[in-house]
Amino acid sequence: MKNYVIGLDYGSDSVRAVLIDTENGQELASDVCHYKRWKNNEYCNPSINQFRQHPLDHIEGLESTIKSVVAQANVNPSEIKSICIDTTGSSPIPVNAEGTPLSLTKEFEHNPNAMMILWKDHTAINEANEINELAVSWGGEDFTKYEGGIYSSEWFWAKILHIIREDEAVKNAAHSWMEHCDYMTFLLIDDKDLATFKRSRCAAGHKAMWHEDWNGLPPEEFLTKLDPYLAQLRGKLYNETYTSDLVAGKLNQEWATRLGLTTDTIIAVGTFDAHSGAVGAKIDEHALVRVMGTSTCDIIVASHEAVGSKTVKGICGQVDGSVIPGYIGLEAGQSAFGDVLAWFKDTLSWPLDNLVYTSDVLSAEQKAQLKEEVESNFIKTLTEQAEAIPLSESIPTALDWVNGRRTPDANQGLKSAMTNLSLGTKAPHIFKALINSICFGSKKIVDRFEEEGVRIDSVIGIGGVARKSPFIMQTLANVLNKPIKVCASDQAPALGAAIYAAVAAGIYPNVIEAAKKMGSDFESEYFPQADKIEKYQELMDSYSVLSQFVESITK
Ligand SMILES: Nc1ncnc2c1ncn2[C@@H]1O[C@H](COP(=O)(O)OP(=O)(O)O)[C@@H](O)[C@H]1O
Ligand SMILES: O=C(CO)[C@@H](O)[C@@H](O)COP(=O)(O)O
Repeated sequence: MKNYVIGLDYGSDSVRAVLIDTENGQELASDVCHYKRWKNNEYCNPSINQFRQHPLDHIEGLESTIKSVVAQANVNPSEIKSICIDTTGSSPIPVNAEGTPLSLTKEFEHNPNAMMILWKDHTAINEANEINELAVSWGGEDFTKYEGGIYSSEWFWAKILHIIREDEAVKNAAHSWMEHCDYMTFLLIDDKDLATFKRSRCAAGHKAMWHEDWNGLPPEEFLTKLDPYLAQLRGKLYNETYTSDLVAGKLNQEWATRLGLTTDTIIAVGTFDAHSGAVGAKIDEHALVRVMGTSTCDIIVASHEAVGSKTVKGICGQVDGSVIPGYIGLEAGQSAFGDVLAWFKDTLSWPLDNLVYTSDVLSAEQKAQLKEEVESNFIKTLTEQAEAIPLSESIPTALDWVNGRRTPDANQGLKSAMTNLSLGTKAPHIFKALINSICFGSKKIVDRFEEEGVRIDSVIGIGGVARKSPFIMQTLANVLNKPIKVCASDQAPALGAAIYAAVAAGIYPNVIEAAKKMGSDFESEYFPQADKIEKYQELMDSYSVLSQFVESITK
């Protein structure tokens, strides 16, 4: 009898499932599903940084990817021992007393406020500021202290506060709120009691100010000063939280039937993508795992002895067990990484979208062909031409803050800027400047960890950009002046989720042992190029000057 597990990873644009052999971590099958409504830009308004996702996108993706991997691998359903789900976060969803998202009910089916508020939605900037002001002025404990000392508009309480102020109907109908990783887990399990449901430690600790020091979530006394609704909500949330090596429940009959699995399948407690990604990449003490995709998440694990009572300023948090149970997981990151380049590509695509693809000169078939060719060569050609520009040539200085700054020192109100443009500046120069900016933003994070006494001996890259762009990885190695190993797995977060699933099913005694056997190897390593380090340091100095200036003029 074989033991297989499934890891399900919800990213910003798509969900991926992997079916893994627990004996050696071999991937027997994988599948991806892009969110249909999201792809059509439904329920979003980028001009005000509103990014909402309909839970139907997630449910359809769950069903199609899991069914696909089970069919591809052609294994006996009883051999699929467990499933673990990771998602983005903080991505909260308002739910009714049954734990059903409001947007799955008729009244709210098209209301973006009743949907999942994606991590990169920054509509709650004012509410985050309010939380920060109260945290230091209310006369009690500063509950932001284990979340870097600054609460972000990307996180749980700020988002809820924003929605309930904006939408009375959602406020009245929402019995509770769930992180995306918790909701997807709750959907699958048999025990439907929201009050006892095992919520994710990772989500609660990094995004909802949950901490053992104050026995759970911030107290009602604090929350009521923000809004009495939050104090009431607290009573319907949770006190205890659970790490992802633990069992949340067993697969319920409805989903066992829909997926073709058995009700003996164990469902592990949910987690965030970056944290499971670090496990998939076999994170170790003093290693920094960077998940480089749309955004970045930078994950470190440290022992309790190493961290002691230290709180690291300006990061996204330090939480006991958020990556490996028994260790403190530290998280930082950039709100936009690949997204900076995606923004530039979109901007450059304006004449194509508005003049070329709409023109009558080309037939529908020619347009489709052209579109396909442009899509597959766009970033590739820009990258080749940017790489060919010598470092001695003048290029712009850019900031990576097109979606604000997540860390160090969250400030989602910051915007990007660019200097040093001339008539000689062409698209590849700007592209190179943007690549520099995302690498300089990364260096600021590494510097902050080191300034705060967190040792980083090695860097591991995972995610789309790490595997697809050798130029970005080489630039990053030069900027950080550290070697960077790239994880071989295409699906490190899903693999990490599969590792948690294997521990929850009792196949391995703990996450470290399971990761040793099942974790990904490395496929390449980038080393700093000695002749380029100094020049990148000079460019980094210009980045620092520009960032200080922009920050000083941002209200
Ligand atoms: N060759 C490339 N060079 C630079 N950026 C890329 C390249 N390919 C993809 N990207 C960027 O990677 C991001 C997607 O990363 P990925 O890890 O696949 O997804 P996600 O962040 O949703 O998990 C997008 O922002 C895209 O612009
Ligand atoms: O912030 C977190 C985790 O804390 C991520 O979920 C968020 O950056 C989303 O990452 P991806 O876009 O899926 O790479």
